[in-house]
Amino acid sequence: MSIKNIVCIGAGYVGGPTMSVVAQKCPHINVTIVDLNQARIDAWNSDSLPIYEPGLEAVVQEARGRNLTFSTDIEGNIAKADMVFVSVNTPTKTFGKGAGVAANLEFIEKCARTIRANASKDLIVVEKSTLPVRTAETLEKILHAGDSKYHFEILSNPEFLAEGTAITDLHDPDRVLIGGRQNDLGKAAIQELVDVYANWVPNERILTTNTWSSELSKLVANAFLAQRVSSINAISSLCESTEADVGEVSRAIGMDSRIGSKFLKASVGFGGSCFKKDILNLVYICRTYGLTAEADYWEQVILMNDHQQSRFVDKLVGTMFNTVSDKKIAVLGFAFKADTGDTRESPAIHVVQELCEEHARVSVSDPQALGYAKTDLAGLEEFVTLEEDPYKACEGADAVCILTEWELYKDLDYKRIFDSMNKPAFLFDGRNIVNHQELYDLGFNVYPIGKGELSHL
Ligand SMILES: NC(=O)c1ccc[n+]([C@@H]2O[C@H](COP(=O)([O-])OP(=O)(O)OC[C@H]3O[C@@H](n4cnc5c(N)ncnc54)[C@H](O)[C@@H]3O)[C@@H](O)[C@H]2O)c1
Ligand SMILES: O=c1ccn([C@@H]2O[C@H](COP(=O)(O)OP(=O)(O)O[C@H]3O[C@H](CO)[C@@H](O)[C@H](O)[C@H]3O)[C@@H](O)[C@H]2O)c(=O)[nH]1
Repeated sequence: MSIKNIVCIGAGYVGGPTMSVVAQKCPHINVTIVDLNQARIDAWNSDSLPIYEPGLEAVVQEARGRNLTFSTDIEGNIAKADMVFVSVNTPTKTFGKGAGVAANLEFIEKCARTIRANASKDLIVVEKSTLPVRTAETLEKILHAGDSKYHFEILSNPEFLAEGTAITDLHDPDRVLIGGRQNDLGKAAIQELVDVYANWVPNERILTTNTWSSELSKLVANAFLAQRVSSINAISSLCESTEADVGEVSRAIGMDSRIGSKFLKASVGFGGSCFKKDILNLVYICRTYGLTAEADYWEQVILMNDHQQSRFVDKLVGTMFNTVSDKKIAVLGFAFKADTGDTRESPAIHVVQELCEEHARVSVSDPQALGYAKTDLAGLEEFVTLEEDPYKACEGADAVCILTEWELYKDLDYKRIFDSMNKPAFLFDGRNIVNHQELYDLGFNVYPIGKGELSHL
C-alpha cells in the first residue's frame, strides 16, 4: 500500500504545523486536518491563522487548496483515510485518580472510538500526541473491540518541535522517531510512515524502535531538557550569592562536548504546555510501577522550577524595601518563550499572580500573548492592566520585569523608559537579555538572574 490520504485529528499547535509541512513536502498525498473546534478550523482556513509561528503562513499558503484541507467533518474524512494521525491534547488530569499528575487520555480514547466507528478499510493509526508509555496497548484494545471489521496497526511517532521554531524544526528535524510492533505487520506499517518522512528527511535521521521505546523516549527527552534548565537555575541562585556569573558558568561547562552548550540559559523558570505535564506524567508512571526513588528524582525538576519562579518574586519584593503594595510593576513579556503567543504554564502567570497577592499594580505587555493573558489573569482586573505599547506599560512604573526574551525588549529605548519611571527605578531581568552595565549607567538598579546586582542604593 502506498499512502494517498492522511487525516490528522487535532488542529492545534502540533497537528496544524506538522501536517501542513507533511502536505508541503508530499504534494502527492492528500492531507486533511480535522478538529471539533469550528472556530479553530475557520481560522486555519482564513488569512489569520489560529497560532503565531514564524514561517507557518507561507507553508499553509503553499499547500492549502492544493493537497491540504482543514475540516470539521471528522467522520467523513476518517472514512477516506489510509493513515490517521491522532494529535489531540493530553493535558494533566484535573479530577479523579491521578489528578494533578497523570495524563488525561479522554480525548485520545474518544478518537479511537471515532476511528473504529468510521473506518472503511484497514488503517494505520499514528500516535502523534505525547502519551504515557504503553498507551498503544489501550488503543489497540479499543480499536479492535466488539464487531470491528478492520485491522488497525498502531505506530508511535512523537513530535519534538518546539514552539517559536516549529517550522524549522519540522523542515530539518534532529530525528524523526517511529515506534511500532516488531512483527511483519508492524514493520510494514513503520515502513509506510518512514516513506512519508523520507520525502524530506534524510534516512539516517529516521529512527525506528519498538512501540514502547518510542512512547517513553518522548517523555524522557522533555524530562532531560527540563532537567537542564532546572539544573542551571539551581546554580543561578548560588551565583547570586558568590559573585559568580551564571552566563560564564554556562559557557564554561557547555564547551565540554559531553555536556553541550544548549538549554543552559538560566531564567525565571521554564514554561510551556509540555515540560511540566510530561514530567508529572513520568513521575506518575514511575509511582505506578512502585519506583518511588525514581519518581522523587524527576519530581525535583518541577519543584526547582516552582522555586525559581517564587524566588524571582521574593527577590523583587525584598529588593523594593519589602513592599510593592500600590507600586506599579511593568511586566515585559507574558508568553512562555519568545516567538510564540502561547502562554500555557508561562512563568509570567505565576509571577503576576504573586505580585497581585502583594497588591502591586501590574501592567503587562507582550507583542503576541495579550489575548491569552486576558483569560489567564481573569479575576485580577483590580490589579492588572494589559498594555500593548511597552513604553506605556513602563510609564510611571517603579520596576520593570523582563519575563520573555522577545528581541524587541533588547532594543527598547531604555533612557526613555528610565526617564518616565518613578525613582528609584528597578529592573529585574528574568531572561538576562539586556545590557546590564548600560542600564545601570542610565540610572537603573539592575537585578539579573544568576549574577551580581548593579545597584546605586
Ligand atoms: N505544543 C507543543 O509544542 C507540542 C510539541 C510536541 C508534542 N506536543 C503534544 O501534542 C499533543 C497536542 O498538543 P497541542 O499543543 O497541539 O494541543 P492543542 O490543544 O493546541 O490542540 C489539540 C486539538 O485537538 C482537538 N481535539 C481534542 N479532542 C478532539 C476530538 N475528539 N476530535 C477532534 N479534535 C479534537 C482540540 O479541539 C484542539 O484543537 C499533546 O499530546 C502535546 O503534549 C505538543
Ligand atoms: O536554556 C533554556 C531553554 C529553555 N528555557 C525555557 O524552557 C521552556 C521550554 O522551551 P522550549 O523547549 O524551547 O519550548 P517548547 O515549545 O516547550 O518545546 C519543548 O516541549 C515540546 C513539547 O513536548 C517538545 O516537542 C520540544 O522538543 C521541547 O523543547 C521555555 O519557557 C523556555 O524559555 C529556559 O529557561 N532556558
